[in-house]
Amino acid sequence: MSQWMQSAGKVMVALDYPEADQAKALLQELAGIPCYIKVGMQLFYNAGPAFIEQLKSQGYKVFLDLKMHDIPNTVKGGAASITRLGVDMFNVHAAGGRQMMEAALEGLQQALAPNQTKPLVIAVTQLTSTSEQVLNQEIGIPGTMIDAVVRYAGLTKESGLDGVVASSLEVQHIKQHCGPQFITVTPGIRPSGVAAGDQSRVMTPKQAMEAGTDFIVVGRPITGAERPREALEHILKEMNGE
Ligand SMILES: O=C(O)c1cc(=O)[nH]c(=O)n1[C@@H]1O[C@H](COP(=O)(O)O)[C@@H](O)[C@H]1O
Repeated sequence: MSQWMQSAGKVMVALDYPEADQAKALLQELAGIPCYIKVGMQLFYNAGPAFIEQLKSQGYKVFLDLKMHDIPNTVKGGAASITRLGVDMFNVHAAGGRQMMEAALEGLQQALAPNQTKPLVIAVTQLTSTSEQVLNQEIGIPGTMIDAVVRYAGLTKESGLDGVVASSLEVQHIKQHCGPQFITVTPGIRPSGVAAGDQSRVMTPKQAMEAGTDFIVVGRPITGAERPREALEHILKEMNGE
């Protein structure tokens, strides 16, 4: 596989649109670049399971990002329903605790069809929009962001999940603590010259690759670009050190 194709498989394009037609137009524009596709709450709450089915029938790898955070019984049911959609990855909030994360895995196992590949389940540590100051002063968790993220990552691993969502700034610490196989998915990606917007903990695609992340999540630097395909190609070049 070419280096370019390998890099494309590490990019999760966030389809943060209100309408399925807008998302489909972007997919059309990016056709032939084998990226992972992330569907979040904005699109899913509108376009629903039918849109996920379409993506899967077209052969896309799909991360359904609904960030479940509820009592264990509810998350178990949610995980079962998501598993039946046939997605490749979904997520919960690590702040829900061990029992909740284990319940997500139970729901998954109950719903998994005989020949179905098990979806990866990951947990959000601290949102990449959260700064250390907000963590300490608003949320009231003392200490450094790295300590908080590593603690959530450890709990996620103990609960049997496959990995975490964090910022690329924390990847090396997470891998040290949880091992190299523990997956890191990192949003908060901003190529140089692109506005951070509401993201606090950001890195460029190149920095994220150097930090050793498994997947980068990229939304507005692609969806908000005048020429999205060029923006993605630029990111892939950067990832390959070109
Ligand atoms: O779970 C996520 O995907 C997620 C977690 C997180 O901590 N931060 C974060 O930005 N995300 C998602 O990643 C995407 C980032 O989008 P951009 O900031 O536009 O690149 C959005 O779809 C967010 O919902």
